[in-house]
Amino acid sequence: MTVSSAPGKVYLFGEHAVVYGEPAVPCAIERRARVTVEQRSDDRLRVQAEDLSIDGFTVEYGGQHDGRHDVNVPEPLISAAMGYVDGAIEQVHDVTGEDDVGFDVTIESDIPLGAGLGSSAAVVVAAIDAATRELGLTLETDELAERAYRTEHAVQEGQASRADTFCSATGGAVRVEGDDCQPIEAPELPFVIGFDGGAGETGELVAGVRALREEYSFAADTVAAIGDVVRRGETALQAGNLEEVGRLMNFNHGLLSALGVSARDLETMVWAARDAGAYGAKLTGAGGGGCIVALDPTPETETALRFTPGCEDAFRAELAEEGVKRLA
Ligand SMILES: Nc1ncnc2c1ncn2[C@@H]1O[C@H](COP(=O)(O)OP(=O)(O)O)[C@@H](O)[C@H]1O
Ligand SMILES: C[C@@](O)(CCOP(=O)(O)O)CC(=O)O
Ligand SMILES: [Mg+2]
Repeated sequence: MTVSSAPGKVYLFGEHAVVYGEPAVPCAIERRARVTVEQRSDDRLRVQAEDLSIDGFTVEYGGQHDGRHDVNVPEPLISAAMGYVDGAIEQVHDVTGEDDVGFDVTIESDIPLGAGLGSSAAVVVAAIDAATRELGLTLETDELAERAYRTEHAVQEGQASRADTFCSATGGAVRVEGDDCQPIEAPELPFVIGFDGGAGETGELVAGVRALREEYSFAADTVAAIGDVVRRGETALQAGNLEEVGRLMNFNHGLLSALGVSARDLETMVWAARDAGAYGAKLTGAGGGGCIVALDPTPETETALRFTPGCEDAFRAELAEEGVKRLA
């Protein structure tokens, strides 16, 4: 039995634009997905996802489409989850050359699903790491991140950046631009997260931005403007100037809004955070619903979010210095 965990993340700057080669700065947070893997004596894959719904569910299959599950979970949720786990195991088969081994996989996670905190990347990174180690191979972090990226790329139908997977594998604050991925130094960042209880479909939201970009040159300019905001944001980060970082987060949010990936609850939470005195606030990840991230060293933003209609949960998030953790 082998166990690995990997963290989720927030985007300080640059989601969506990073898909088109602009830089982005995601930061790993201490909310993790933990994946336990045990090799089977046959070639089947059995996946138990404890947190995928209130009840959790189990699915066992030999091929991609003969899934059997033991509780009543909507089919699209199951196929989405199986896409990531399937893809991760495919990478494991490929990198180890052992393509006929089966696994029992158990996923436990405290990262809300589809909420912009990178649950998919965390699950994929932890699954690839645990399953390769179960077969006696420990991947270097860069190789692990690359394999996880290929999985997300395939599931999101060719529309993914390396940002989430590199950040989850490496931990800390990182900078990603195309295939150039680097850890960066960052000052202490007082993250506060607001969660509306909902989710957005990453693939669909990315496709929406792509379509806008193709239709309107000013949408393409908006994506490029996000890149400019990120570059200024990096300078502010290096200087430890949180006021400027916050202002640029606000600007970044406005541009994401223009690209159609915000939502009413996200706007309400962003404004609640700003009114409470946060340095800045923006949606994080694909959008459409899910989470916002604000910077506030005082308790004001968290308290305000708790009383904001449409906000289901508000919490602080610590930077996760460590990416993948090998637990057993
Ligand atoms: N705990 C989990 N168990 C099984 N699958 C998970 C789990 N967490 C995330 N996933 C997979 O990741 C998908 C969500 O990924 P995505 O839409 O990219 O949103 P995000 O990465 O922002 O959470 C889920 O639909 C599911 O397929
Ligand atoms: C929108 C995007 O930039 C980030 C998606 O993040 P998340 O899966 O919503 O946590 C897509 C990507 O970078 O692959
Ligand atoms: Mg994701």
